[in-house]
Amino acid sequence: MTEETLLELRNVTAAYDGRTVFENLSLTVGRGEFVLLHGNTGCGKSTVLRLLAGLERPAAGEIIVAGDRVDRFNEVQRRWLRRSMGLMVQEGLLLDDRSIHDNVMLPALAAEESFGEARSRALLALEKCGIAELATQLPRHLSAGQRQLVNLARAVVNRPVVILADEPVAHLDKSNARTLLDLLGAFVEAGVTVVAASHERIAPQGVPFREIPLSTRGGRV
Ligand SMILES: Nc1ncnc2c1ncn2[C@@H]1O[C@H](COP(=O)(O)OP(=O)(O)OP(=O)(O)O)[C@@H](O)[C@H]1O
Repeated sequence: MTEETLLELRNVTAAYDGRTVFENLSLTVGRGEFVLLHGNTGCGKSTVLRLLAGLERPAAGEIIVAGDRVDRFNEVQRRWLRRSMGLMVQEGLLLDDRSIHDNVMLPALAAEESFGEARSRALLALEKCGIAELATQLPRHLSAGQRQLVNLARAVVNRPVVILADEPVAHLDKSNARTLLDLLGAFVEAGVTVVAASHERIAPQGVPFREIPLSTRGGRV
């Protein structure tokens, strides 16, 4: 790979309660790359994203982010790591009694930004995701596609270096899926690294991307 490696799994085994999900998986993601992880349900795509975000520790192997062995990070370092990454989770939970603007502000407030800074960052994130007009709405008034755009706005509010998107287009119709993928592509063009996991093969248009097929056998990708 010619570009600088930003994210790496080296001979990683992942397991929950002693049950192995995958073994000996190695993969690299270059800075500014758009990578699509795909594979059957249960093969461990979300687990890869959670390992990269420091939300899980591997049973064996190394997780390296920007040259650091993050699998060895302590809790304070992990918190810092999570703030440098925008995580778009499946069924991203929005607080139902708070406006969209408030929901998008939350990760900025959690990152100890001032109220004013969190407020303006949230507005900017909503604008970047093309949904500024939804700011005052409540989550229950949104369509599935709009909710995913809000999840993306929430993932980018802290200006992450990396976006980890878990099933970003699941349950979306073609047009909404295209909008979401185009936005992820725009973040890549702005220099952000994107790793998206999907059980179906999805293809962004107009930006280079790389597919990484995952299987429980692991191996080098
Ligand atoms: N917190 C957990 N505790 C125990 N088992 C888990 C946990 N999270 C995931 N698993 C199991 O680990 C395996 C891999 O899960 P993971 O969610 O990473 O797969 P996936 O490929 O993302 O699946 P999907 O496409 O359904 O999202 C599955 O068998 C799942 O049941």
